[in-house]
Amino acid sequence: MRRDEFSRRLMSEHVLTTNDLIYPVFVLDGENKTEAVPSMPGVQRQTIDILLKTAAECVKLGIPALALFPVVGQSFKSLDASEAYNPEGLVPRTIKALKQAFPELGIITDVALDPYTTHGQDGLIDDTGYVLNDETVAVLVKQALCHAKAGADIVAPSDMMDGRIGAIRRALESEGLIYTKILAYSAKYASAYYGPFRDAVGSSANLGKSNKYNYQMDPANSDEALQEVALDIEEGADMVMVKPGMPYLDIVRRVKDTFKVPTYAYQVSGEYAMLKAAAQNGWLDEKQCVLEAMLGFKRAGADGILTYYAMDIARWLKD
Ligand SMILES: NCC(=O)CCC(=O)O
Ligand SMILES: [Mg+2]
Repeated sequence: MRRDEFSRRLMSEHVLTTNDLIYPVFVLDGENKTEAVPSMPGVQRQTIDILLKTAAECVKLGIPALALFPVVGQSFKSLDASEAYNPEGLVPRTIKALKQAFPELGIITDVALDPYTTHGQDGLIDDTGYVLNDETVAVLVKQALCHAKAGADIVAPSDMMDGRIGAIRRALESEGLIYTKILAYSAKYASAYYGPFRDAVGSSANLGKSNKYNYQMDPANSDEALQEVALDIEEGADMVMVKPGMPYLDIVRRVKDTFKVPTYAYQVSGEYAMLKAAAQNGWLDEKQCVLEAMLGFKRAGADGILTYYAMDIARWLKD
């Protein structure tokens, strides 16, 4: 069966299409400015006007959705993260500009406080630095409402607090925001593969030597991921996510087999950086390896993949 191309094609089980891609982007305040992210070659922080050009290209390529991540200036960070729900903030302005120009392009926003806290944690903290669950959830609800009111199609809580999906769902319902979808970062592991992302959004310096072990998941755990996903579905998530991607494909498979709900995986910044570095050194064939990694996600059961390679992949698939 493997001898001929036609029979290889006949027995091929999985196929990657542009419909599977979500493109994460870093948004910068200001005008006509881009900044390279040194640990993520090829990735740029972009001001809204430049991002509109990128979005136009994504629409042309057929990419279904963008995920927005703001780069927030130091002067907008605080202990109470109040900039997270400022209706005039960078994220609501970006959502409005994108939805106005490209109503058909899905816009996903990150719901978490790390871009807005002076300490770089995803939530509000007590005197010992411990993240306070319920106090944080109250702020996340305001942030999610702010994004939904600005026109976000999907709000994506990535903070890992308990009970935030239910609280956000109830708040959306009571405000009449009945079409806003929730993509829950349900099984988000406390991973070192997020390093380059923290450079990109400028939170690594604020985070310093502290970590997120007391709310993100232990990489040693697998059953716990099912419990987290079950809770989020019960609370009203429309879509669930496993993050990071490639080291956690077993989790993607278990989640998909168990719950059979729309399941996404995030090929995170560290995975991108590894592939990019090897490609730049001539050690790996970039296109072949990236496409192979994507098929791995599909084989594991992912319905879609968040990847910094989304535009490259969409172009490769067109060729
Ligand atoms: N909420 C987004 C992240 O925490 C990190 C993603 C990445 O490392 O690419
Ligand atoms: Mg949870």
